[in-house]
Amino acid sequence: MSVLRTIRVATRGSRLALAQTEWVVARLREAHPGLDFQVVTLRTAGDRTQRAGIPLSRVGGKGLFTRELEEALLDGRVDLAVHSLKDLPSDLPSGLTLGCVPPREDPRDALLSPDGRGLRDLAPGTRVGTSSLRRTAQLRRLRPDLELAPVRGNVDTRLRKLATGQYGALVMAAAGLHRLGLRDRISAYLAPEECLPAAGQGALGIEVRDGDEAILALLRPLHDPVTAAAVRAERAFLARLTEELEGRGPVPGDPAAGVPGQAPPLSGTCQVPVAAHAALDGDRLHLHGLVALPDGSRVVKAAGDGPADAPEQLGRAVAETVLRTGGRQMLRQAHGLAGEEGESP
Ligand SMILES: NCc1[nH]cc(CCC(=O)O)c1CC(=O)O
Repeated sequence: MSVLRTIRVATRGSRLALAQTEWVVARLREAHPGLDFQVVTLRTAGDRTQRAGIPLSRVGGKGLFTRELEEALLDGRVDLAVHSLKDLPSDLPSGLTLGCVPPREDPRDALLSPDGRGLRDLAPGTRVGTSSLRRTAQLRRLRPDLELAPVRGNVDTRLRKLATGQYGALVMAAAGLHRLGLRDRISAYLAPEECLPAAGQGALGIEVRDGDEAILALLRPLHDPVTAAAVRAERAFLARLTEELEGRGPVPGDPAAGVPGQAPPLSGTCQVPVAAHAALDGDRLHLHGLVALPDGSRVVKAAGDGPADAPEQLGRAVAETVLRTGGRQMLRQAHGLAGEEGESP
């Protein structure tokens, strides 16, 4: 690369987002010692509502943590945006693309409890803080005797709420804790069979302008094809379910289908627990997918495997199985419930 200019990298301002972005920028500086990288911190709608204390599961709307970064990309104010991949909706705005997917951190959810207990050892009635319907729905089935309560705020805020006894335990993404050097706070890891992670959990997504070849070339050394194959399958699963939720039919082979900004306000998977996790075994990709009702009263799971070089096909096939075996009906039901509760943004 001989572009002698400053590359601007957009991020949210949370401690985790900054740590993730610093990691990316350090790799970029290593790979391109002659270039200048500048971190640009932007505030997203998700950061504003966190302050207002609205439970995340009630905020709704896609791209809560990503839209302002995408606008900066489209305006040319920044050249790339670093996201937690799971916060990035499966249908990106036109003009933007996923430029690279770096190696994944631990995709599992983690349990934190002051005395180091695992999920099975928590006392009945323990108040467990989780920030997602996906975790709540799955934990309800494993331990119906626990009190599951929403918890808001960044990682430090949540840890303080645990330390002060507002919660008896927390469940959050292991990846965030690992990246913040807080690995020692984790009491137990939840196996994907117990609590299937969110699509893309533990992975970063670096979003760029479609066709910005200079930037795409810069990112190539950071790309991890194994992670990319797994998260493409997970996101294709999510994309197919999102289409269903939005009343769109399947769009074969086009995971980027969708019209940004035109989704009905109750759509999106914020209100519907959806989980997906894929892993590579040799040259085969294995995918597990799940849809649940928010109260955990029903869960539909499916699994499949396919060639690693066709992840979208696998994701859509597993989604079709979920839809066919009860998932379609559940999405409609959960969608209706969200509407009754007035969960629109
Ligand atoms: N906005 C929630 C969010 N987005 C990314 C992470 C952690 C990192 C990851 O899952 O990759 C978290 C916190 C959590 O789920 O506990």
